[in-house]
Amino acid sequence: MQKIVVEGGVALNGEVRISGAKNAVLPILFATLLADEPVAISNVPHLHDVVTSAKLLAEIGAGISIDERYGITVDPTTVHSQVAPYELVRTMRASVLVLGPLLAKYGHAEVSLPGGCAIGSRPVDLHIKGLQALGAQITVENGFIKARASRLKGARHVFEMISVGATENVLMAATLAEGTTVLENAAMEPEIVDLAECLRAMGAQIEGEATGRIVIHGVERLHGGSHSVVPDRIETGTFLVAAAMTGGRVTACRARPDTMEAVLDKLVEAGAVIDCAGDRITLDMQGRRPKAVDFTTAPHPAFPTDMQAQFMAMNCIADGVGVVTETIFENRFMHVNELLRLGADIRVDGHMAVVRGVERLSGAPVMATDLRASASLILAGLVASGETTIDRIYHLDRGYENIEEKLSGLGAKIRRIG
Ligand SMILES: CC(=O)N[C@H]1[C@@H](OP(=O)(O)OP(=O)(O)OC[C@H]2O[C@@H](n3ccc(=O)[nH]c3=O)[C@H](O)[C@@H]2O)O[C@H](CO)[C@@H](O)[C@@H]1O
Ligand SMILES: C=C(OP(=O)(O)O)C(=O)O
Repeated sequence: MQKIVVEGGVALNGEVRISGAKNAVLPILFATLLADEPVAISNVPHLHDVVTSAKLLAEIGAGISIDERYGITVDPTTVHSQVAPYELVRTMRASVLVLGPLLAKYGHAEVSLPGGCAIGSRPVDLHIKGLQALGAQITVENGFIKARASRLKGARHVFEMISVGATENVLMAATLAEGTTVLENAAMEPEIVDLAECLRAMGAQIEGEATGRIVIHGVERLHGGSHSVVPDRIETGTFLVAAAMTGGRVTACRARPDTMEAVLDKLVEAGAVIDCAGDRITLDMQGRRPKAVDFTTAPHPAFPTDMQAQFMAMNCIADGVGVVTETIFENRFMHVNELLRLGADIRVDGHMAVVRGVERLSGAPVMATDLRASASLILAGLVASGETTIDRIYHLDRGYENIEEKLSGLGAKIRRIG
């Protein structure tokens, strides 16, 4: 099994090009199923989850073509199955996002229940309730969500709590419903906005996607189109934290500063000098040690759960004590035990972790437990003395494109072995 070896102690310096966002491209790939002509997606990151999505689309009959720049064109006209099997859904939770598009387009769909994962239980009841509000008949049996509707009907639906995935599934389904749908208490993550932009390029009529109240006027059909995926705010944040932790100066190019204000504010609070110019974000730590920051994860525009582990790593070597509160997932502190192995001082109490910054971490073998936990261990390795070897890095390949090449380009001593 492959591992990543990091040798700590180098201040990162230089420019890094940000890839398209994993959490935007996956729903967008499934949204192409709604069209009745091919849809071309560009700025697609090379990620394991993208490969899994393409496999799922191919499995149900969609045509997939990939150009030399990794742009993906999906031809949905050849789809012949409306069943998403367990083997594919199991490896990638985002597969549940085929439910809304298949149901809206074909009037029926069967999608395996995704189940939980390392970071929490991750139910789909809000997806189901939202689709039921549009008139779908849904049963859950033999581990599958089975949905039917002759044609979905627009309705007003209030989500009980904010859910990114449920908002995406119901938004996609509503584009082909009869009449108008109003989604209240909807998620407003930049990835939702990007999905709405792609759907509009296919002819959907959507308003308010950045406001928490989305209005969708259903249309008879969606046509082909093209869309470029929004830059990955979590990848951007991860590189900026790497610069902050190592006391370096890094420019993230082809980024979207307007999608990550809460993260940039916390980096400034940690003592970074940040300059945003167009699609470039430069973080200059001027050799300083970061100051510890308190933060609470919550839906956008608040601090994102997908940056919690990376900021926890920063607090581990920061000056002072930082209190981290995780409100989205009940088990997203799995990196704590591994950070402790590197010499961190962290005390977990329920949803809170109190991190007391130490002067130095020391390298050790550690194990990645999930995607962002893997990133936090690399970050910790960048500032630990000696070598840190990170095992189970397949999690990392789900969500970061060429992370070791990109970090090496900034001067980090990092390599993949095995
Ligand atoms: C609001 C939020 O930050 N969502 C994050 C969540 O999206 P993802 O779409 O995976 O999860 P949701 O946004 O749906 O989950 C938000 C919360 O709602 C609960 N829930 C969700 C669906 C449902 O049917 N029933 C239910 O109870 C979840 O358990 C969770 O506590 O994980 C992604 C991957 O880390 C992140 O990119 C998203 O930013
Ligand atoms: C946990 C994540 O993704 P997923 O929802 O695909 O597991 C993530 O992007 O941090």
